[in-house]
Amino acid sequence: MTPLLDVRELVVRYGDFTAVDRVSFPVGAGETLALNGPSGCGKSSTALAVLQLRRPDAGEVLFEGRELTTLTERELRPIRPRMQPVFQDPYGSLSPRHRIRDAVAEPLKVQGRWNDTDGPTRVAELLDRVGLDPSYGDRHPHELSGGQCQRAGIARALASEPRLLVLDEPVSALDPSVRAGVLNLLADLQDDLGLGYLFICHDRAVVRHFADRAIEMREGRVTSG
Ligand SMILES: Nc1ncnc2c1ncn2[C@@H]1O[C@H](COP(=O)(O)OP(=O)(O)OP(=O)(O)O)[C@@H](O)[C@H]1O
Repeated sequence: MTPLLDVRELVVRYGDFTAVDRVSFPVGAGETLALNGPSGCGKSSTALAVLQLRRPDAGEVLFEGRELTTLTERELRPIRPRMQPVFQDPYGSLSPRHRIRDAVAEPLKVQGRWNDTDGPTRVAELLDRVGLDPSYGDRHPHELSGGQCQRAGIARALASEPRLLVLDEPVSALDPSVRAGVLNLLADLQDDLGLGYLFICHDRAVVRHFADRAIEMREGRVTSG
């Protein structure tokens, strides 16, 4: 069966420096693949290249069987909603000026899936789905805790109806007491929706607990997995 995501011989360079050196891995639907390794080994560069937020210098990224690296921005536009990032800084992915409700509604509006009758209900459902009372929609990001804000960011990602989440250290900035709650939420969402996760994490204990498979990177290369 075709994997949801198939990364082949991915290369990312910054000038003469090769940050990601021929990295390959598949991620299946409903599967969590962890990318583990020390700071600076190329995990985030891999994530950005998978998402085509930084175009790779070589290699292929097949998503739902389609090779993305050769597509134009215009061709990528309908594909982008299906692969959503969740970053480490829960506040960074939400505009400080917008209410949570508007942040979650934005993808629906941008993708032409908003109408004034069903839209607000959908936003409330998404907030509820991530364990936030829909009344939190009235708040701004700074009025939420880090864990609540990360949940709101996940609700916003889900609004796009993704198949793949690229989770770049999604719980590393959170208080240890709320990490398990966010990881449990991600596990539930995966069970319910069959999402594939590329899960970037430097913490081996979290990787062991959360991931189906893990690959280890060092200095841009995959060293095990
Ligand atoms: N925009 C950039 N320009 C130049 N070098 C970069 C850039 N982004 C990353 N690097 C370098 O590429 C290497 C890989 O960085 P990357 O952020 O991908 O690693 P990482 O494993 O995600 O690290 P961390 O866990 O600290 O985020 C590092 O040596 C980093 O300094």
